[in-house]
Amino acid sequence: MDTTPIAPILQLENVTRSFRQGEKEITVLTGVDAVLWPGQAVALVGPSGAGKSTLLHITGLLESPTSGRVIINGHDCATLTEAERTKLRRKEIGFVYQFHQLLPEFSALENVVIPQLILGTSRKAADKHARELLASVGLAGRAEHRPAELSGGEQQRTAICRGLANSPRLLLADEPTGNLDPHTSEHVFRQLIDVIRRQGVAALIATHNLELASRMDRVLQVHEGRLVEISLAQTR
Ligand SMILES: Nc1ncnc2c1ncn2[C@@H]1O[C@H](COP(=O)(O)OP(=O)(O)OP(=O)(O)O)[C@@H](O)[C@H]1O
Repeated sequence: MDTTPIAPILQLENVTRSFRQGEKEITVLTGVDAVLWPGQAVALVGPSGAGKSTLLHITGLLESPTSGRVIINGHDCATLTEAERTKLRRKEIGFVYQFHQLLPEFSALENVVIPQLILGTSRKAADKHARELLASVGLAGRAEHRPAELSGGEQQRTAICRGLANSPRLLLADEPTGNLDPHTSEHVFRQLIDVIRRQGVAALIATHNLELASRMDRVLQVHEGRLVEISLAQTR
């Protein structure tokens, strides 16, 4: 039996974030604590303006917290140089956005290959991995198509593959099915959860859709600048 203890992928410790708005300083996050484990899909919910995107940006090392610690895969991000943070972000973190932001002049395959080339993977290995990822979300036959030749759901599944291209430990998603019709949203959501489980990544997924949130492993709500673990199961 493997007795290796499972290590958390993400730890947030008393994270705060304030913004200056004119003369005023507003504090959006007042003390966020959270731990995410491998293979967990965690919903991030809360009303508009609560601070979900701010928290995703901080967790994705796109901005710094005002105070507190962000620890990814055991690395305390405040102790890293800018170059080390960039490397950690590219290697360990994948992003999926509401508007997929695929490169329009490249095929679905190339969109999934490019992040791997940036990290130094050979073209051949990157191609193979991209084709496997696309096949895993039912897009084997669409690999050579450009985004404009794909449906909204196909584009979003391509974006999920791009987010997973470098086999990140942590996947951050901001309303990943937000711009899709209900049927397509359901299909993309299932593929997303399936691929998270299979790849053993930890995923933090901001959503306004409480039905989808209730089907994830955990639900974290931003409430008065902190994260509260809630259960949506009874309301289903
Ligand atoms: N760069 C910034 N400068 C000043 N204020 C900001 C900045 N970024 C975010 N805010 C403020 O922080 C608050 C939280 O914004 P955020 O986008 O994180 O909310 P959200 O929960 O993601 O909302 P939504 O669900 O509408 O996307 C808002 O009041 C917003 O105006």
